[in-house]
Amino acid sequence: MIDVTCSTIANKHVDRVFNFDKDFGPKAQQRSIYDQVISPIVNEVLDGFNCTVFAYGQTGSGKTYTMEGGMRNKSGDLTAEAGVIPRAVRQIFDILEAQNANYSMKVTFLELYNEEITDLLSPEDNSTRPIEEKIKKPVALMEDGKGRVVVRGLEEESVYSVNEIYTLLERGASKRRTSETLLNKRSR
Ligand SMILES: Nc1ncnc2c1ncn2[C@@H]1O[C@H](COP(=O)(O)OP(=O)(O)OP(=O)(O)O)[C@@H](O)[C@H]1O
Repeated sequence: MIDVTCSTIANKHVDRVFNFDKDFGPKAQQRSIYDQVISPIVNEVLDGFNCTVFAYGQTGSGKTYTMEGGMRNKSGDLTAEAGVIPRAVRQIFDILEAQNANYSMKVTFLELYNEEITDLLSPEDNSTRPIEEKIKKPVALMEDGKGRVVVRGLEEESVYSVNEIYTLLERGASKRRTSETLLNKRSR
């Protein structure tokens, strides 16, 4: 556990202490962050708990790199740069396969930007229908009556392998409105 103390914020004297469970230096590798922080959370998911991993920070601070990184190389293996998402996907499949478990898996992928939700897996409408007909109803964020937050109308894709998820992630990432991903930069 580390403590960070801020004594002044915007020229005002404050004494605020923020606690962190762990910290990593600038040379920390994707793998060590994953093994120490994320892997235990993924194990909890497979034990039936609801878990969330999110990155928070100012623009350009490395959220996308940490979460996505390089997804995979040509042979489908994780690279040293692979971030949280591809590693988590791999861990989930490895464990389910090792258990010979019967499972079904669905993936959703959305972007919340300027208070607007975009479904990153919605199929492209390449038809010649008029644009007014093509405009989809916005996806809505709501509570389900049990206090859980749901996003109604999101495209759900069934997946059966790690590579299928990577393909969906690549498809969805290319539709994001926020900064380009490493993946796109590299594929140029
Ligand atoms: N740990 C790291 N090692 C090497 N390069 C990094 C690292 N973290 C970030 N970068 C590089 O810094 C740049 C900005 O990072 P990134 O796009 O992940 O930031 P971001 O927080 O997602 O930004 P935004 O909020 O604008 O989307 C990218 O070119 C990324 O490759």
